[in-house]
Amino acid sequence: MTIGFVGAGTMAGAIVRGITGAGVVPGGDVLLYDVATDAARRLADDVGATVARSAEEVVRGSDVVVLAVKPQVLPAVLTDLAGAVTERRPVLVSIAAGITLAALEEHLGGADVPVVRVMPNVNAMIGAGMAAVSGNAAASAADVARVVEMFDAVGGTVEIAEKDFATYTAIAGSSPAFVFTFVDALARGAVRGGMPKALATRIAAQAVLGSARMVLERAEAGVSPADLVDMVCSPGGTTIAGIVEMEEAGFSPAVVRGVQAVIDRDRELGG
Ligand SMILES: NC(=O)C1=CN([C@@H]2O[C@H](COP(=O)(O)OP(=O)(O)OC[C@H]3O[C@@H](n4cnc5c(N)ncnc54)[C@H](OP(=O)(O)O)[C@@H]3O)[C@@H](O)[C@H]2O)C=CC1
Ligand SMILES: O=C(O)[C@@H]1CCC=N1
Repeated sequence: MTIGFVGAGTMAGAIVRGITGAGVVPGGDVLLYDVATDAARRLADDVGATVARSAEEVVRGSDVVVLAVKPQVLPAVLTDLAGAVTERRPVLVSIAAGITLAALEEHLGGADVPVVRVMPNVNAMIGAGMAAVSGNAAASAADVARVVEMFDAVGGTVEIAEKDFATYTAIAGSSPAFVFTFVDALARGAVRGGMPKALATRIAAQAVLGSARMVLERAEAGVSPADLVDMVCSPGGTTIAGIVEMEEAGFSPAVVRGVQAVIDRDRELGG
């Protein structure tokens, strides 16, 4: 199986390194094209992949083609590739925010080809990603399974209804940036308290990692995140003082509004 990438930036780099590192395909079976030729060359050299001269060459030489360009350029890229896609019929994978399966099919001129929409996240870079997957009517169970195998190699996957993609993007595609912001804010608080930033960042990140594991592991016993908050808040103690201050500043509503803003922007990008 040859896997091609159109766009060789942040996400393509994470996926290519993950799938070659996990042995889904050897680097020699990966074909890359990017208008930024240096980006494609660096990534190809890292994993032993081949740089194609055009996106069309990627399509003609690949069984699976991952479209890893920004949503704003994807429609034009697809329109240019429609002829080659119709002839070669690879499994097309789009990781672009906002662009629906129906829009992808339309940009391909209505071609009846297998298309799988995926929303990965940046944590794929360290094999800890979380990707949503949804196939169009032309994608067989085997096509979708192939794509799931690729993204499982860089973390986990979940098959969801396409209508939930915008929401998923908020809580798993974009949310790493929210969490990074939270860790940075915790560390700034520690700096204010007199601790060096690098040490504080390491401590805060470890606390977030452990807390995420608590949520996942205790959920199996029916314990919710709110129950866990109560577990930490000693009556008259330090944590409840911090929680009250943060909620007065609008912490939870700010997060809910952030999630809604992602959902709205995702729908805007989809036109
Ligand atoms: N970053 C993230 O955390 C996530 C991103 N995504 C999605 O992944 C996609 C890629 O994002 P990301 O990797 O961050 O973006 P990057 O900008 O890092 O990578 C995109 C690459 O595509 C290149 N490019 C632009 N136009 C073309 C073209 N016509 N043909 C080939 N290559 C082209 C860009 O070059 P140049 O810079 O010169 O324009 C760039 O090198 C987006 O659609 C985004 O929605 C999904 C989930 C998470
Ligand atoms: O910010 C973005 O649009 C992309 C999609 C999800 C994460 N990054």
